[in-house]
This record gives sequence, C-alpha cells and structure tokens, in this order.
Amino acid sequence: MRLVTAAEMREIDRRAMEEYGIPSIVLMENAGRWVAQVVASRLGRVAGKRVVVLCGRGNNGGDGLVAARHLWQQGAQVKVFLAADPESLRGDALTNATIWRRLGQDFYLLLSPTGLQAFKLAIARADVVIDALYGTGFRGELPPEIRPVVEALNASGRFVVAVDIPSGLEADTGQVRGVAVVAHVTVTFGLPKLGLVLEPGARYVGELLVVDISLPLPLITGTGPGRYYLTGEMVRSWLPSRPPTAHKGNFGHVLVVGGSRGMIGAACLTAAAALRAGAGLVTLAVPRSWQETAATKLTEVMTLGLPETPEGQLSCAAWESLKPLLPRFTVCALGPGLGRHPETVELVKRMVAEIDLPLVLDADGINAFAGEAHLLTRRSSPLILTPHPGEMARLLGVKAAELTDKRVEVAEKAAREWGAVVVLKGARTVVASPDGYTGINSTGNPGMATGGTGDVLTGVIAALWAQGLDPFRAAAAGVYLHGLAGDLAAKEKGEAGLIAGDLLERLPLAWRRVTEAEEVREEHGLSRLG
Ligand SMILES: NC(=O)C1=CN([C@@H]2O[C@H](COP(=O)(O)OP(=O)(O)OC[C@H]3O[C@@H](n4cnc5c(N)ncnc54)[C@H](O)[C@@H]3O)[C@@H](O)[C@H]2O)[C@H](O)CC1
Ligand SMILES: [K+]
Repeated sequence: MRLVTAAEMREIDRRAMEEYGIPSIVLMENAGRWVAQVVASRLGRVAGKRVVVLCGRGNNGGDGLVAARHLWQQGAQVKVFLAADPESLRGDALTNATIWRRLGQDFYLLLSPTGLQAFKLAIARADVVIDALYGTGFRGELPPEIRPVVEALNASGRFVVAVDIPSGLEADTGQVRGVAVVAHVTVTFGLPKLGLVLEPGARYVGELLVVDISLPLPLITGTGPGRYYLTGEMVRSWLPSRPPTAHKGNFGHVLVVGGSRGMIGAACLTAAAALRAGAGLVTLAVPRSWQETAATKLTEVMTLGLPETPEGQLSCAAWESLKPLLPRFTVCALGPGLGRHPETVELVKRMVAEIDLPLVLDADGINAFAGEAHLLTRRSSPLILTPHPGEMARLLGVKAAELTDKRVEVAEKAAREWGAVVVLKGARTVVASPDGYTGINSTGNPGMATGGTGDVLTGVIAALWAQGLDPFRAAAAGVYLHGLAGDLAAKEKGEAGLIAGDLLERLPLAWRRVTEAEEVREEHGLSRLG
C-alpha cells in the first residue's frame, strides 16, 4: 500500500476538492464517522458507555468533533475536551463545533485552570479516549501545556483511538520529540502516512487501520514510483510459482563468494539461505583451505576452493580462477565473511567493476568501498547493496547516528546516485531503487539483531533475483520473507535466544505463509496494516 507525507496528503485533499468537487466537510464527516464506527466496534454496545474526546484546534480536532457527535447520537456519554480557545476554531472544525453546541452539548476547556484535573477525572472513568489533538499538521514537540495532558492519558491505561496519527508524532518522519500519545488503534484516512510505519513512530500506533473517506481512487491508487508499505499481499503477487514441469534449472544458480579463516559460517549461512529461498542450485566459493569445512557443513551446496592469502582470505588471484566459471551462474552474492585483507579488498573492487552477473554486495563486500562509494558506479551489471546502518555510514563517510531519522531519504539518495537498489537494514528496513520505488518493511523483530541474520538475508535476495524477480522486488520480497521468518521464529522461541539458523529453517514456512494466506478481506473501505 502506498505511503504518503503530510504534504502529499494535503495535495490529495486539494485535488479531491478542486478537481472532483468533494467538499472538505464531506471528507471530515467521513473521517469522523469511521472513527466512531471503529470505537463502536471496540465497545460492543455504545449506549451508556463513557467516551472522552481530546480535540485540537485544527481539522484533526474537527474529525474528533464529528466522532463525538456520532457516538453521542448512538447513546454514548461523550465529553469533549478542547485544547484551544473555542473562538480560535476555523473552517470545518468550527462548523462541527457549532453543530455540537446546537445539540446542547458543550466543551471542557482543557487549558482552563481546572482543565487538566477535570480531564484526569474524566479519563479515569472512561471506556475509551479518542485522540484528536493533532494530525498531519503537527511539527516539532507538544506545547508545554499539552504535554501533561498526554502524559496523563498515557499513564491512565485507557483504551486510546488516535485520529489519523497519534498526537505528538511527526507524519513524515515518525520522530517523537519528547512525548506522544500511545494509541491502541490508529484510524488513518485515505493512505498510511510514512511516520506511522517508521521507528519510533510505529511503536505509538497500535493496530493501524486505513479507512476510505471517499478520496477519489485515481488520487490514492497508483503503482508508479513512490513509497510503499511492504505487505504480504504485495509480496505474494511477486513470488514465482512452480509449474509441475519445473526442474532446478528454472530457479537459477546462485554463486556465493565469501568466507575467510574464522568467518566461514557467514558464507555458509548465505549459501544455505539461497537454497531455502528457492534457488535451484547454489555454489559457495571460499578460500581453498576452507573448502572442506564448507562442504562438510553444507550437504546440498556445491563448493569451490579459491586462491587465498597466507592469512586465509581470498587473494586477487581468485578472480582469475572464477572468471571462466561465471557463465554457469545466474546471480552472485559477494561479501559475507570475506574479511578486509588488502588483497581481498582489491579482489572485491575488481569483481564489482568487471563481473557481468547481477550482484548482491554485502558485509565486507560493502566495507571494501568505505569512503569510496563513487567507485560503485563503475560496474557492468545490476547491483543490490544490503548495508546495515554502520556499513552505510562507513560507505558514506558519516556517523551512523546521522542516518537515524532520515533513513528513507538516505537510502533513496544513495540508490539514485549509485544506480543500485539499496537495502538499508534495521528496524523497518528501507528498500530503495534508482527509479524511484521505495519499500518500507512491515515484518521483523528485535530478536533478529544477532550475528548472521544479515548473511541469511543476502542469500534470500540472491535466490529471488536468480528466480527472475527484478532487483527491487527481489530485495523487497527478500526483506519481507526474511523478517517474517524471524517473526515465526520469535513466536516459537522468543526474541532473546533467536539465532540466524532459526530463520533458515523458517524461510520455507514464511514463503508458504505468504503464498497460501487467505486474501485478507476487510470490511468495505477498511484495511488493517498493523
Ligand atoms: N484527506 C485527509 O486526510 C483529511 C484529513 N483531515 C484531518 O485534518 C488533519 C490535518 O489538519 P490540520 O488542520 O492541517 O492540522 P492538525 O489538526 O493536524 O494540527 C492542528 C494545528 O496544530 C498546530 N501545530 C502544529 N504543530 C504544533 C506544535 N508542535 N505545537 C502546537 N501546535 C502545533 C498547527 O498550526 C495545526 O494547524 C488530518 O490529520 C486529519 O485528521 C480532514 O479532517 C479530513 C480529510
Ligand atoms: K491525533
């Protein structure tokens, strides 16, 4: 599903009104009605239930007033706390405030001397609290007079439904400066905002529901370049099927080049993962003295011994040995466990420049270009890079901390400049392609922050590429399946004890989960994304 920024959402709003003639008050009425419907579905019976609505002065607050009205009409006891002077309301929010008042209802003025106390009393007895303080118009941090209100709400343990976006969260980045509302459910309008699926924002969202407020379909659907939330439905449409007449030649031959003394396991994980992710054949090329070890660890993988340095790392001569064999392979994965011997670094640079196989570059393959990312453009074949934040920072010559709250932009810029697909790993991995497609992953968990999981991902991506997916889809589907395998493993074993091998075993299960999942049929106009 497409992801949007606040500005993109405002543009969609504008076009809905100017090009299609949908009045903004209709959009607000639909938005508020959906919020009321979701609240009612969680309450079961509405009559007599206690609802507190926190309204800001903008259109987010307007949505909250519409929800208040519909729940009141259904018999709920509704208290609206207005975090603004009623005289400051404008436009559609003022319209709905006027309707609320003409129904004989009033506001509790949150910013009055007794407002906070009254609010705490009200939420202590509430069945649900609706957060309509701020939406996509929010920037920066909560005003000092609002912060204690949000802190009281978060401490209350009440069931919270956020309108469009949890208040205090920035729609474009997911950044929280200080405090934000922690919601159990977020009802977002039209399309999910980027900040709802990026860390730390994603942790404030709870279950994410995307609802149709009658924004014209031509404005919100579209498969062109843009940012997408990677979901099972998307990945399912990309994965190759297996005709009955299939033979292993149909599913590609992955060459993995990696390993060194003390780090043969990384290369073995990549090779095993490529098989587990459906590659027809996998060959693992390692320093000659480690070929026996690799062959012992991997029954189904073929192995190759290459020239090595005295320290047991691949030497430059390895390229001459590999070159005549390349026509038998479909994709090459280069880097896991290579080490950083100067000869190995030289080998990596020559391979990237000269190999005419699609290339997945990972780990020490990436580190070979530290501070020299411009050299990545000197190559003759398509490239997928899979850096974790530390490797990306080394590549760019910056500190990893500088990348934290602009991961999407950093990955997109690098993809454009290098003409390569960039997989910037971490919580909510970002996959960016040079032609403007970006995927934000929806699977994975902190248990996967353990040695070797990156090696597994490299193998999965190489395998999908070898089976015919284009590089962006191979990387995006690989990231999704890899994270899903991690979620399946964590469900069984918990997160702390999770190891990379646990993902290996569950890759086929993850694949089956995606391809055999029931079409997720949601109530008309509502999609569950979180
Ligand atoms: N098509 C749609 O998605 C629709 C969305 N709707 C709702 O409209 C809001 C966006 O409304 P907007 O009036 O632009 O702003 P907010 O209500 O989010 O914010 C109110 C107000 O707050 C001010 N503000 C911003 N940052 C701060 C801060 N740090 N401290 C204090 N005040 C701040 C700013 O001036 C804003 O104007 C969207 O989320 C939806 O809920 C429509 O109702 C229906 C169509
Ligand atoms: K909100």
